[in-house]
Amino acid sequence: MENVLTIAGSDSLAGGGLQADLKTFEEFNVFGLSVITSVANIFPDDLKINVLSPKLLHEQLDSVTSQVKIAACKTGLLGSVENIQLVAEIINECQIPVVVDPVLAFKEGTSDNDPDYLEAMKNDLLPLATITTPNISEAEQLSGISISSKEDIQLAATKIQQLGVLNVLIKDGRETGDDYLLTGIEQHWISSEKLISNTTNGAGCTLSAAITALLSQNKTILESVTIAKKFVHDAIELGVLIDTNSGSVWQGATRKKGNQI
Ligand SMILES: Nc1ncnc2c1ncn2[C@@H]1O[C@H](COP(=O)(O)OP(=O)(O)O)[C@@H](O)[C@H]1O
Ligand SMILES: Cc1ncc(COP(=O)(O)O)c(C=O)c1O
Repeated sequence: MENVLTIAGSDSLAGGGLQADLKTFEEFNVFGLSVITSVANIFPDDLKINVLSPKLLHEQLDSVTSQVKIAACKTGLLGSVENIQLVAEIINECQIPVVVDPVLAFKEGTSDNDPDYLEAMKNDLLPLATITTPNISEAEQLSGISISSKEDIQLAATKIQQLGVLNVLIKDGRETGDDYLLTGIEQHWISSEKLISNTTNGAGCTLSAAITALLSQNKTILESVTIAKKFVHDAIELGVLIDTNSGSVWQGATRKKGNQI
């Protein structure tokens, strides 16, 4: 069984964050490990993020990488420029697939990104990624392009690719059902029916975690994204409501529906 690592923040509501990643890894029959970067606490009208120190982050990374052979890894919320740089340093030493979910824009509210954080994400981490998975707002920030059409999405993906990451997945499923994948020079629209649903917290984390698990099992980028998208679709469909307006995806949905992964 492959060992797969998430380096991400904690979401105590377990919609997104490393809790979503670990639940996803379990469904894909890989052994999930986690390194925690921050603690996010979500309230109906507020989002509080407490970032762990680089020292604590380093200790966890050291513990994992010195003892376990990791087959693939994903990054989520990293929380500070120092944490991005430290993660980049460690990842640079490992020759494994790396999925970077940039986590610059939350559905639950904005995490106030300072420009240095964005620059570190662009310059230090993205060039080391096998694939990155921005949502529309994150794609706008990374590419500098304001997106209002499918052509804008394609252009933004090319700009992000120019930062040094070969494979770019821009998620537009919330609006259209369709995500755009640029792999080298090939492009694909990965489509699914758009769900009218409030149970979408954690959809992005779950998608990138599923891609990570599949890459660890030697699936191609296109196969991984296609399978992961179906998995997330099920997870939104059978998600759990927290209140009348919002809720979380449920990673057990594909299993419950009896669908094949
Ligand atoms: N309402 C929806 N119907 C169908 N798919 C969706 C819906 N909302 C999100 N998705 C899909 O879930 C995945 C995560 O997208 P999204 O929720 O936009 O990311 P993020 O959590 O990073 O903001 C993507 O594959 C996207 O297409
Ligand atoms: C720690 C953490 N990371 C990432 C996310 C992003 O979640 P999503 O998959 O909805 O984009 C969240 C959202 O709750 C979070 O708390």
